[in-house]
Amino acid sequence: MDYLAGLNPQQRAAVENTQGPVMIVAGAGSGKTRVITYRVAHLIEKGVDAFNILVLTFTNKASKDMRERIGKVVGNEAKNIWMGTFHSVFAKILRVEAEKIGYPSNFTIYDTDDSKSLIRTILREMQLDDKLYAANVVYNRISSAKNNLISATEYLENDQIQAEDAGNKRPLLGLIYDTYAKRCYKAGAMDFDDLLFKTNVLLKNHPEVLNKYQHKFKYLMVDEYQDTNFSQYTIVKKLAAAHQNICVVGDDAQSIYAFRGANIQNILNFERDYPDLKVYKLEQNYRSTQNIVEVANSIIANNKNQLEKNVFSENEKGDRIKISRAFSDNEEGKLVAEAIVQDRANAGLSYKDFAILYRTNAQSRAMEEALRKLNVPYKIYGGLSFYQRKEIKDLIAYFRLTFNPADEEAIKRVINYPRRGLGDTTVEKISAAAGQHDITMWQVICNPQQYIQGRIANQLNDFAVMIQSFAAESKKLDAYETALYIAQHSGILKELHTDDSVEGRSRYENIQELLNGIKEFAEREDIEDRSLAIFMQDIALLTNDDNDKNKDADTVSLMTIHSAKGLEFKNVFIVGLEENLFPSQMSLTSRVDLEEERRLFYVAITRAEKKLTITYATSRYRWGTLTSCEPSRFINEINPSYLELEVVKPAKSSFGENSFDNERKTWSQQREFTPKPTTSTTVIRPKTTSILPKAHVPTPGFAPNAANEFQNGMDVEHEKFGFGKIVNLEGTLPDVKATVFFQGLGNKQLLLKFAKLRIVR
Ligand SMILES: Nc1ncnc2c1ncn2[C@@H]1O[C@H](COP(=O)(O)OP(=O)(O)OP(=O)(O)O)[C@@H](O)[C@H]1O
Ligand SMILES: [Mg+2]
Repeated sequence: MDYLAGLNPQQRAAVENTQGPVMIVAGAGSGKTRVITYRVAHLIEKGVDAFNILVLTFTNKASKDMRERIGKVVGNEAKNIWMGTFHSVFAKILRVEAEKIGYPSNFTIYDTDDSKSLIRTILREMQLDDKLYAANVVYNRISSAKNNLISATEYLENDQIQAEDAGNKRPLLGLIYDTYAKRCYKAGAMDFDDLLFKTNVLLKNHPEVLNKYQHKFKYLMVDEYQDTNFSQYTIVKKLAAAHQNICVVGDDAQSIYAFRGANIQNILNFERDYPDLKVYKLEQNYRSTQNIVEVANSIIANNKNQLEKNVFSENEKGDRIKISRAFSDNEEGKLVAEAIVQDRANAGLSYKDFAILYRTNAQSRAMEEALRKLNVPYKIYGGLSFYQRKEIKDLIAYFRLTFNPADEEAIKRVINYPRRGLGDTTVEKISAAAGQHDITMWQVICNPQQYIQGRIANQLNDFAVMIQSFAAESKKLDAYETALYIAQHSGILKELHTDDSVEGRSRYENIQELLNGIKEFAEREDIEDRSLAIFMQDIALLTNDDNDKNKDADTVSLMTIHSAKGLEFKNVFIVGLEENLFPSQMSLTSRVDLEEERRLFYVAITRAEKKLTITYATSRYRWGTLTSCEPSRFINEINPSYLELEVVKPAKSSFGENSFDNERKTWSQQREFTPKPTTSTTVIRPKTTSILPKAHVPTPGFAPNAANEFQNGMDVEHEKFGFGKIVNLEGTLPDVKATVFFQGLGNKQLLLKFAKLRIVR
C-alpha cells in the first residue's frame, strides 16, 4: 500500500525525515496528527522495531485511534508501539522502576477526589480555616508546584514562593504541601501530577535508568505539544537527549491548558534546545470549508501573541456560519436539537456527524433534555467516568487495600462501609495514632491494643483479618475470582442487594458491570499476567471515553471544547456564546486569559468540517437564578460577510418546561441516551431550504388514517403542516398524543383522533 501518496509534499518530507529533531507548528486541520501517524507507520515499514518508538498523545482515545490507523499499514506490529498519554506511559514505567525511588511497584494512583480528600484531612488536622485554605485552591497550588518541578522541600526553602503565598494570605501552603507529600509517600500513593514529577525524579537521580530509556525509545513523537507543561517538557527533553530523534507537532493558536500549567514557551524553547532543528510548515487545511477556515483565521488574528502562520483551504467555500439567538437556555437546546434532526434529514447525515460543544459542563443539561425530547441519541464525552461512581469506587477501594494496605484514602473510604461500628471518631483516632508514631494507619489497625484506647480492637482486628484474607486469596485466584470473592466477603454485594430502590438496583448493576469487565480481562489471551493487581494498575487513569463498548454507535457527541481537541465532525454547534460564559467571567480581567479563551473559540470553530452553527441565549439559569445575557464579543469579531443570522421567536414551547425539572435529576446521572428503535429512518420530505415553508398543499386524494394505525418513527403528512416524522407517542387509545417533527416548523403535539394525519410510510 502506498501510504505516502496520501500526503502533500511538506507532510511527506516531515514523515520521511526520520533522523534528528523535527518540529511542526501549524494551524488546525493541516494534518499534524496525520504526519505523526504516518511517520510511525513509515518507521516500522523501514524496519524500526515498534518497541523502540514512543508516541505521546493528549487523550487515551487519540492514541487508540492512532494505533488503529497505523495498524492498517503495518499490521500487528502496531500493538508493540509505546503509545499513550504522558500519565499512562510514565505510570507504566514507574511500575517497573518505583522501588528505585522508594515506592512499592504496586503503588496506588490517587485520583483528584482522593487527593482533595487527603488535603481536607490535613487541613482539619492543622485546624485551618477552610475558607481561606479551600481544598481546591490548595490542590491547585500543589499541582502547579509539581508541574513546575518544585518539590515540597524546595517550596519550603524558597523565600520568594513563600512570600507570594503570604501575600495571598496563605502562609502555610508550604507546610501543607510537605505534609501532603509525606502522607502520599507513606500511603504508597502517587497523585496524577506525581506520575510526571516522580518520573522526573527518577530520570534525574538515576542516570542508569535514564540511559536505559534513552536507548529504548529511539524515536519520540509528541502530538499537541503546545499543551505540555514544564514537567512533561523536561521528561521529553531528557529522553531525547542522546539520539535527538524527536518530532513534536502543535499549534500555538490551540494552546488551551495554560490554567493547568501548559507553557507555550515549550514550543519557542524547542528551537533553542535543538539547534539542528528542522521545521516544517503545513498551511493547507484539509478538514474544513473555506468559510470555516477564514472565520477561524479572522478570530485568532485578534490575539496579539501568536506565531505567524497562514492557513487556507481548497475545499468548497461552504455554507455561511449560522448564528442563532434563543431566548433561554432551554430554547437554545430546542433549536439545536431541531436543527440536528432537520440537517440530518436534509443532508443525509448520521447522528455521529454532529457535535455540540460548550464552554462548561453545566450547559449540557439543556442540550440533553432537548435531544431526548426529539428522541435523538447522544453521548456525553469527558463526563464522570464509570470508575468514579460511588459504588465502583467503594469496591475498588477494597481492591486497592488488598494490594496496598497502606493506602490511607482507601482505608478511610471503606473501613466503615458496609457499617461495622468503626465510625469517624475511630478513624480520627487511628489517623492521630499513625501521625504520632509515624507509622501507617494500617499498622495501627493491625495492632490496635498497642496504639489506641477504647473497645474497638475486635472490630479493627476483624477488618484487618478480612483484608489479609483478600490478599491471600488474590494469590490463588484469577482477577475475576478475586474480585468476586472481595465483593462478596466485604459485604458490598449484600449491602447493595438489599437496597431495593431504583438507585440501589442500578448501583448493583454497576457492580455487576465492573465484574463483567474484570471477567473479560481475566479471559484475555494476549496478556500474560491476568491478575487483579494488573487490572487495577491504571484504573485511576481511565476516563469515561475509554472502554467504550458502543464506540460505533450512531450518536450525537456532546462535550466541552477542551475535550474536543484534535477531533473533527461534519456539523458542529458551538453553544452559549455569551459574555461571562464564553469568554468566561474569570477571563475578563486580563489579556492573557482573554486570549486563551479566544484560542478556545478557535479550537471549537476548527472542529467543523462542513457546517458550523453558533448559538447564544438572551437569558439563562446560572447558579440557580435567571440571568440575562449579552452576546459574546467573539461574535462581533467575525466578519459579517461570513455570517447568516437567525433569530428564533420566543414561541410557547411545545416542551413542558416543568417536566424537564422533574426529570433533570435522572438525566444528569444517566449520561448516555439511546432512544427505542424506530421502525423507519426515512429521510423527511420534501427538501426545503427556507426556514418557514409556504402553506402546504396536501397530496391529491389526501385521506387521514385512524388513530390506532400510527407508530413511532413513521413518516406522515399533515393537511396543513406538511410532511413530518412521528418522534414520540404517549397516552392510550383513543387519546394518543403524537409529537411530530415537521420540516421547518419543528415539533408539534397533536391528538391523533383530531389531527388530520396521513401515513406516508
Ligand atoms: N494530505 C492530505 N490529504 C487528504 N486529507 C488530509 C491530508 N492531510 C490531512 N488530511 C485530513 O485532514 C483532517 C485533519 O488532519 P489532522 O487531524 O491530522 O490535522 P491536525 O493538524 O492534527 O488538526 P488539529 O490541529 O485539529 O489537531 C483529517 O481528516 C485528515 O485525514
Ligand atoms: Mg491533531
